[in-house]
Amino acid sequence: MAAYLNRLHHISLHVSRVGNIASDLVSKLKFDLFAARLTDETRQLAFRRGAAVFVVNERPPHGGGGTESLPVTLNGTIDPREGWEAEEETTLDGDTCRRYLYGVDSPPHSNVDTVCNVCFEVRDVERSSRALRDLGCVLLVPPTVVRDGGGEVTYTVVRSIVGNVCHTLLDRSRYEGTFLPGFRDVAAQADASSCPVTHFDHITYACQTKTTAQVMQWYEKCFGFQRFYLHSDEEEAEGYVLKGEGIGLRLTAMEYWKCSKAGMTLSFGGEKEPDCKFVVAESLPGQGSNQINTFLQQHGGPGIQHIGLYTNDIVSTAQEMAEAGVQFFAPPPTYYEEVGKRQEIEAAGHSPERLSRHGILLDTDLRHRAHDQTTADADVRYLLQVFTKPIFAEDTFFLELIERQGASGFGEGNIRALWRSVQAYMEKEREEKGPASIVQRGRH
Ligand SMILES: O=C(O)C(=O)Cc1ccc(O)cc1
Ligand SMILES: [Fe+2]
Repeated sequence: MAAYLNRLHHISLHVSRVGNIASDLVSKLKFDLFAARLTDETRQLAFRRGAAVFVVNERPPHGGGGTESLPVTLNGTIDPREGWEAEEETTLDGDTCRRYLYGVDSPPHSNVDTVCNVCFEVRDVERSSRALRDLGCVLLVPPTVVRDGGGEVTYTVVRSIVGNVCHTLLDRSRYEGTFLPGFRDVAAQADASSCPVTHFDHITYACQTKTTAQVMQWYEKCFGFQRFYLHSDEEEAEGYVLKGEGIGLRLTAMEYWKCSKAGMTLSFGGEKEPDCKFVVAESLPGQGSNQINTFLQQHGGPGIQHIGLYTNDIVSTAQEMAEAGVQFFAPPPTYYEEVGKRQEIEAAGHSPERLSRHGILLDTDLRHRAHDQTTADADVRYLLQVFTKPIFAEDTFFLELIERQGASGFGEGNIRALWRSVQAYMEKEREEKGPASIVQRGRH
């Protein structure tokens, strides 16, 4: 393995206008804006909820600076930090300053809004960068040091094998500021939400058919990722395959090298931070328009299709977000009436009516039922999920809320229900607005 990852640091988005997504993240999705870097050329804003951090980077219109002003509330709260020096950036081999700190100037497929950088903390940036280069990886930014009054951070950016995805690897062990050098603190909002989202649970890539094996090998070789079995029916070579009744999907998952868990960062309320898994999703051959193929087409290639946000209480989170205007997919109403579903939901201590109000799906993990006595309530392990509609103008990236009660993979019932809701949504859009409309439609 080339690079030893300590933890996931943040995920970044590249968008044409930071204002839309910034206000959605704050007012609808209950993230807090906590750091910002505003220059003549670009705007970078950092938002967090628990350990989940998003950085939104604004793409300047064809090389010029942005003209649109930020929502006033964001502008007004940036703390000027008396005496805080401006950032200073030097690459270890003497390169120039770049527009986006900790990212790349023009990620491939840069004409659509996209989520394209998963940034990790590593122990040794130079060594990791050298080892990745020796493996033939494309380094988009050589090891670079950024300093301000809070100390210094070294980073490098490597291109992933998946579409437009990049990984920034950084070492912030010599930095004492809130976020990263170059970012200023933004004062906390008084009416901060108590939304119980705690961390990123998983990141799902949409990939081309028959490319999963290559993707898995790349992550294993470069970062020591290991296979994670999503389901008891999963075959090693095949992954978790769902087919029939209109679905044709292959899912394969991985997680970072186990030793990273023994380590270093205890930043999650003093406890070891839970891992974020990576899921590779591809369409089975011969499929028509579906969730994966639509992503590939509208995104302009493979990339991050969705991110699962972990919450301790999905019902209250979905309720708060729905009230704030987040649109969730709802399964067909018959879902909650299917044979055994009501009993399954009630056995897990939930109310079918409350779950159906927000389109929350529940899947029980039957694997452990018969023999596992290790949990207090040994026989019910389940997970709850709900999916937002796409958050950009295209039918590409969406978010998911997930609450796990002992179940670590994904449930077939939930995936099928999601697939059917998305299929119905895409068909309805096509009927209402004609085939070209999905691409041209404005944001929600
Ligand atoms: O179920 C989940 O949350 C997953 O992440 C699996 C998945 C991946 C891709 C899809 O298009 C649908 C489901
Ligand atoms: Fe997911």
